[in-house]
Amino acid sequence: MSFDALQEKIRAKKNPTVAGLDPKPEQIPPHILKASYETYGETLQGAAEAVWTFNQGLIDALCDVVPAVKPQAAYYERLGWRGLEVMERTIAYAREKDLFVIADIKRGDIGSTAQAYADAWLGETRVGEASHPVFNADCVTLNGYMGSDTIEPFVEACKAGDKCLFLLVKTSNPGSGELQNMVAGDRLVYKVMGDMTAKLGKGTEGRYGFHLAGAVVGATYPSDMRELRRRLEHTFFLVPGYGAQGGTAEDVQYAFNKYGHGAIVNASRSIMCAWQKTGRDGTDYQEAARAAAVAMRDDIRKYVTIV
Ligand SMILES: O=c1ccn([C@@H]2O[C@H](COP(=O)(O)O)[C@@H](O)[C@H]2O)c(=O)[nH]1
Repeated sequence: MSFDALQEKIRAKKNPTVAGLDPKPEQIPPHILKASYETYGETLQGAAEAVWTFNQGLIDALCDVVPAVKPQAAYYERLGWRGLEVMERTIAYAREKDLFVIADIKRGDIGSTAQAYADAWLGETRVGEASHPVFNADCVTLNGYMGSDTIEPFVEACKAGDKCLFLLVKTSNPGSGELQNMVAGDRLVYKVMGDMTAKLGKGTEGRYGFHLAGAVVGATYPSDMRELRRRLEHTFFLVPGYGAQGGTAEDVQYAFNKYGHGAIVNASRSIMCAWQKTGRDGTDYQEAARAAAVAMRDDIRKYVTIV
């Protein structure tokens, strides 16, 4: 699905936020872990199946509140092939519930390898005479710092499947400025990457005016975000860093255009682990996650009006 489809979902729910699905076993409520370990043992499989149960519960609780989810591949990879299988199931389940799925994979490699990643995450893998969708996400995050040729296979996959992507432009982490805020000729490096993103997407603008290449812009650097919004009129922003990393609703308002369009704000731990803050045993983790997602939506709506 393209950014048009994402923007429609955001408008329908009046909620420009995405719930991150980054589950570590220690963040899963004890009753889920216990049941899974009883069936599969304290094994990678036991942990992976607990993640699957947890994710289904989160998706069920959140699917009428948020327009999108963002599973981060690292949390699935660390459980081996069983974890990746759970990521595949999670993507399919979220799509069945009409959620837009951003696979946070942050890949980037030479063109031939990038093509293989694009087949896996957005397109199809050819086996003999037939082609098979694999992870089948709506959108991926990519690291474009190896150059635009490493992104082009993903751009083609997006065009073929009406999908979209986000390139890391100005990231939310404390060290992001070490490279991204260096001066490169007449521009800062993150602006060079922002301009590259716009060039890769040019000509694919949809009815809301956004092309298929979006930008990751951290909530933790609001003044850089403001400059990027002014510079990249047609670029959709994915904004991580709200909540657990300290970004606020006031900070993220700069990611949106005058119609309140063009950005989606992520929160992972603050929604997923909300049950740990209640002082209860986690059996009501769905209610806790939902309440955190509603609170985030209402917080951002104080600063952003979506037309
Ligand atoms: O600049 C970036 C790019 C990606 N992320 C990812 O977003 C979430 C943030 O999780 P929280 O728990 O809400 O802090 C996580 O998946 C990161 O890998 C980012 O934080 N910053």
